[in-house]
Amino acid sequence: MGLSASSPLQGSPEMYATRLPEDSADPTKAESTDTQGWKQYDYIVVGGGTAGCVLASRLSEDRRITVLLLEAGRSHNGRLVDMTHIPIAFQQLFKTEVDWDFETTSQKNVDERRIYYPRGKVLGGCSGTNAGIFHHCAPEDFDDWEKIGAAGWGYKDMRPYLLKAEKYLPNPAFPNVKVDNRGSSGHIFTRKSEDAAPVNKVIIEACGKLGIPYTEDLNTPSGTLGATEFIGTIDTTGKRSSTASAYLTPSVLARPNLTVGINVRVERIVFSSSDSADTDATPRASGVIIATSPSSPRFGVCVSREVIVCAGAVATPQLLMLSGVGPAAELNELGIAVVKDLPHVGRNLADHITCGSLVFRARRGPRITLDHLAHPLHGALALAQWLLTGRGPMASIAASAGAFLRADDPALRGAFASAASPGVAVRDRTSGAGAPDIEIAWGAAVLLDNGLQKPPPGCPGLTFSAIALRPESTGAITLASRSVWSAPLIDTNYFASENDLNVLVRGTRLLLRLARTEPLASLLDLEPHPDGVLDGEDVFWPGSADPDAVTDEQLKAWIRKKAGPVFHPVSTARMGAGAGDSVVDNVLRVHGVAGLRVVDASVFPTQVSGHPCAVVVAMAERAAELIRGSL
Ligand SMILES: Cc1cc2nc3c(=O)[nH]c(=O)nc-3n(C[C@H](O)[C@H](O)[C@H](O)COP(=O)(O)OP(=O)(O)OC[C@H]3O[C@@H](n4cnc5c(N)ncnc54)[C@H](O)[C@@H]3O)c2cc1C
Repeated sequence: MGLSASSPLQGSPEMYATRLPEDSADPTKAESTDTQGWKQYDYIVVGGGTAGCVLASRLSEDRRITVLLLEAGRSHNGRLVDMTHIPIAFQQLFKTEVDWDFETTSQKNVDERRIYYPRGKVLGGCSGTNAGIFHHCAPEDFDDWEKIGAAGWGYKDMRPYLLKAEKYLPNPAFPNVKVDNRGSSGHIFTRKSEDAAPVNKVIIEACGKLGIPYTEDLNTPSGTLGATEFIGTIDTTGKRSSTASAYLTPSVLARPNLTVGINVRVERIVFSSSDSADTDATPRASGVIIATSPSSPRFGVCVSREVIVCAGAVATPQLLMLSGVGPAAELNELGIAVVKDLPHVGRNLADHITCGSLVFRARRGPRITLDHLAHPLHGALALAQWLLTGRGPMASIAASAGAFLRADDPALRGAFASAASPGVAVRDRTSGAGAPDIEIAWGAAVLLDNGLQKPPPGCPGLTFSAIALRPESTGAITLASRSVWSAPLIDTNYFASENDLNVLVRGTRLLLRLARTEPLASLLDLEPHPDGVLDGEDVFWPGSADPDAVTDEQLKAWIRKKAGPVFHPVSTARMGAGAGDSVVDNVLRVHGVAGLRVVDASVFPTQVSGHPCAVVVAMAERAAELIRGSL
């Protein structure tokens, strides 16, 4: 697969797996595959993404055990200029070879749209393609997990692993980030960038005037409320720090007991046949079947200890179901032999949702945005600066600042209010009194449709969005077919609860007020102009709308048209007490199946109130200790 003989990454399964006869991919035979003679490992980690790289690295620290890590995407390394390394460039990775490029089913509450749904397909997974915001989320999120039955996953348990994962690079420009609150010897590099957009400071000052206080570090036991310049996952050379670059270093990849297969898909997990006289015998995961394309030969590998599924919140439930672990009725309908009836596989899909891109036009005058980077010459110069010095705009994350707040904060009542409408009611869905239910984030450029639509020429601006952090609506992942080579059905069920829409109406109103608050207001041109119209639509509306004239109904209609995911799906194989409400137990073993664990965002008991990547890494760090028996 284009890898040199000396590469520690294996492109051909011939090197590490056993070739199988032709009919071995048949999912109707899921319950009884004979793995005798297959190449064997102690652990097979399925999915070399955010969690998978952490686990493979940590488990293979013990040289007596063998680990096979299998990733569907390519290596994170090996190109002269790899876009996945450029912190600001995450939207340039959309719909490329490192993206699964999924879409949701038609969503009835957002104008029947099918919404683009990116997931990372590369060693490092989404940590190699995401926006790079490093966030502990709210301490109450974890205490909430513990309260609902996920014993051992409270804040006091998770914080040591959040710190263990991180190597914070102090920045003298941010003296109030207390290094005691940051990890100092972990693998993931984190930092506040010197190169973040200067306009952040202006916006943060306006936030303060509106009633959102500044906080220098959102990742502490004091909680996550306030406005800040984010800590990003950026290393000492200005490159993205993914779990692949951080945990699969050349010396880790050189371990003789770690094998990493890339460009290979796990088609299904196989189970040792149960004793036919005992129909209640617990099935045991005994290996996996893999292939490099739908039509290529199949290979098998078997396992002496565990298969650990780390394929992420979309692909993990898909793979479990394809392997016969899931809701029996649905599996029967597709003719998949049921290994274990687990009704919650694929259920409880929780995702954050944004109001869409709220764009404000910048006034003519000194440059405050980064729109000029879209020009080939400016882009090339910034790229050259990044390559030569590791500095400049490319070395910053794209959404480099934001704020976390509560929709019921009395200090923000004025910001949420309008003379045009009586205002929407919202229920408190936060995880605790100090936790947020709204995030606002921004980028210093005009970004339409996640950067997939070209902005109007010559109209620089700032793009904001409000994010509902605690949606009530949940959806499901189900199978479209019985092949891993076709995408599963992703039904996010957005706005099934009106409360989620109402939270976003408040968030959008707050942004309209923020744009009219000094010192930000003086930088923006909030008048409508004909050159901002694209395909018959004014891209600067409702940014240009008077907050005291635009009604809640108008904002709701706009949100339904523009709302989209923040790419944080979780809970599709969630942790809980039993099969009646969950998929894995509190040490992440699949209920009623031996030798099978899940470690990734799909096991979150509920959604977190922030960006989940650091939480996934911390969870994988803790899981590695659980699996090794050192906890
Ligand atoms: C565009 C985007 C921006 C984001 N921004 C942020 C952010 O700024 N901060 C933040 O905290 N979070 C962010 N997130 C979310 C965060 O990155 C994810 O929640 C987290 O990384 C998920 O980790 P995971 O281990 O659950 O799954 P993943 O990282 O998705 O790993 C799953 C891996 O499994 C592989 N795989 C899937 N199926 C198979 C198969 N059958 N066989 C073999 N391999 C398979 C995939 O290719 C992938 O590498 C973002 C996500 C996206 C997509």
